[in-house]
Amino acid sequence: MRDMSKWPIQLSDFTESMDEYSRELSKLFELLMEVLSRDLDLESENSLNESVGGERKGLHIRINYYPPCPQPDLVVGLAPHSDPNVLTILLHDQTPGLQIRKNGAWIDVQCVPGALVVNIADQMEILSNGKFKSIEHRGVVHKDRSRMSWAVFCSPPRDVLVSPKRELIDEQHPPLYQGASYGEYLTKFFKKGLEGKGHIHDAKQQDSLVSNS
Ligand SMILES: O=C(O)CCC(=O)C(=O)O
Ligand SMILES: [Fe+2]
Repeated sequence: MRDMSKWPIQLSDFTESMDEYSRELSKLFELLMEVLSRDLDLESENSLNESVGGERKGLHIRINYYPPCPQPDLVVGLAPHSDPNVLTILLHDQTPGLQIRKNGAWIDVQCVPGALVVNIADQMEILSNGKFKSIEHRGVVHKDRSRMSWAVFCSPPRDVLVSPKRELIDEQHPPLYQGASYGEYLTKFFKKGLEGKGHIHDAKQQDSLVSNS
């Protein structure tokens, strides 16, 4: 689902570029989902694509602009969070600012010209029953340079129920997450706002929290 009808006709070059970019990212997303399906040993390589609505999947872009700030330590650029969707494909300029949290420490994501950054997001953690973990990340500001990032969120449609893939569940591997429609998950996400990995934590089955919190 790439609804180009909402884009401005006055900025036709921009709209055309976005149309082409989103078409290419849609293909890349499908390919990544095939690779991840194989990695999970799912029966079909279309398995994950089917779980997120196939052709009905959504691509939404957020363009972030971080102005320079002389006292970057006193400012929150974008608060720590994991993304609520399935995968996020991100392009950023040459000013550092994206950080991921690994073992409690914040690590800079390198700016490699022409490279895309792919983040695992919450619905992928749920579908894979925790085998892939969504990544907590934040945006920090730079003391004398501005920064831009273009984040494309690949998502199921709101009516699609997302729960751990049945093939990954057996007696040794009970479902760790409750199923919910993506719409329900998103409503809770926006109600509470950005809060680290709090949302995916709330989606965990209560009895799995003792061993998997
Ligand atoms: O600016 C960045 O690199 C991160 C953007 C981001 O995490 C988001 O828009 O959700
Ligand atoms: Fe994000």
